[in-house]
Amino acid sequence: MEKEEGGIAIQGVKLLAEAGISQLPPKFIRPPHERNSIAQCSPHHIPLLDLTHLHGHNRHLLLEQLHTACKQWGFFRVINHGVSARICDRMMEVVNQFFDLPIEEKMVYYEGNILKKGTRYGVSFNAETDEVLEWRDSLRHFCCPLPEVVETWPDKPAAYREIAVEYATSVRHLAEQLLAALSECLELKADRLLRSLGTFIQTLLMNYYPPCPNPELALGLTAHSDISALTVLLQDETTGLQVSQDGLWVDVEPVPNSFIVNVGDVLQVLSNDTYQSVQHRAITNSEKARVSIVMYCAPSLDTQIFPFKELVDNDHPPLFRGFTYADYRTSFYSKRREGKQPLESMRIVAV
Ligand SMILES: O=C(O)CCC(=O)C(=O)O
Ligand SMILES: [Fe+2]
Repeated sequence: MEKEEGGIAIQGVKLLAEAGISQLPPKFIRPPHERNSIAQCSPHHIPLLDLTHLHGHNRHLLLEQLHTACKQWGFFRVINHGVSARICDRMMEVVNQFFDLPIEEKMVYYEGNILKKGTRYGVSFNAETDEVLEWRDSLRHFCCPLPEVVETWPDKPAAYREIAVEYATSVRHLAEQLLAALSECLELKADRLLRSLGTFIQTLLMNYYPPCPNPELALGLTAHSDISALTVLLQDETTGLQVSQDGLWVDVEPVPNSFIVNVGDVLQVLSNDTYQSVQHRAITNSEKARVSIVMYCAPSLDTQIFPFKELVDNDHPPLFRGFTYADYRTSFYSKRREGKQPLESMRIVAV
C-alpha cells in the first residue's frame, strides 16, 4: 500500500486528487507547527504599487514606496506593470492545459532530482528525498538563451512554446525595469543591479496545487525564501500564497491584472541587508486547484555574490561572505533547509 501510494504520488499529486482519495496519505502530513492555523494568520496586506508612476513626475514617490516595501516586507504587488492582460491570461491557459495532459505526456519531462535536467516536470520539491511531500506538481524550465532552450520546452499544448516565449520576454522587461528602479532606490547607478547578475538566468516555474482532502494537515509549498535576486509571480484567482511577517502569515489575496514581486536571497546579500528576502509558503484548499507562474531572476552561475562595495564602509561592514551563485544554488537544491537557513549560513558572524 505504502509503495503504491508513493508510486501514484511520484507521477503527480493531481492524479492522486483525481482518484478521489478522501484522506491525505501519511507522506503529506505536516508536523503540527507547520500546519496552517487561523491563530497564526495576520489581517494585513502586502503593499500594492502602481507602476504607472515609474514614468513621470511621481517617480520619486514610487521609488520611496518600493524602497519601504523591500525593506519592511520583501514583498509587494504591482499593477499597471506593462505586461498585457492578454498574455497573462493566455499563459495561465496553456499552463493549465499542460497540467491537464494525460500523465504519460507529462512524464516525458519527469525528473526526480531537481539539479538535473533544465526542463523538469516533478512532484513536491524533490519527491525522492523530501521527508514530507508537498501537495504540488510543477513544471520548470530555463528561459535563456531563448532560441536554444525553447526546443526543450513542452510542445504540448501546441501553443505552449509561442505563448511562453512572449510571456517570458514581457516579464523579463518588467523585471529589468524593477531592477533599475531598485538600483536607484539603493542610490546606485541605474544598471548596477542588472550588471551584477552577469548574463542573468531567467527561470520559469509553474506550480499546480490540486484540491486537497485535508488542507489543514498539508502544505502546497514549504516555507522558504527564494534564492533568486528578484521573483515575479502571477497567480490565478485562488488564494494560497502566504508571506511571513512578525511571526504571522499574511494571505496574498489575488488582485486582477497584478504581479507579486519579492526580494530573493541574492538581493538581500547585494544590498547588505537593506532589503529582506522573506519566507513564504503556499497553503492548499479542498475546493479548487490553484496555479502560480513564477519567474526567478538570478545571476549567471559563475557570478560572485557579495555586498555592493558602494554600500560598505567602516560604519557598514559587509554582513555576508562572498560565494558563487553556482555553489549557493547547489547547496540549496541538495537539501532544502528550513526557512532562511541557507542565507543565514553565509552571514559573517561578528567575533
Ligand atoms: O505558489 C505560490 O504562490 C508560491 C510559489 C513560490 O513561492 C515559489 O515557487 O518559489
Ligand atoms: Fe518562492
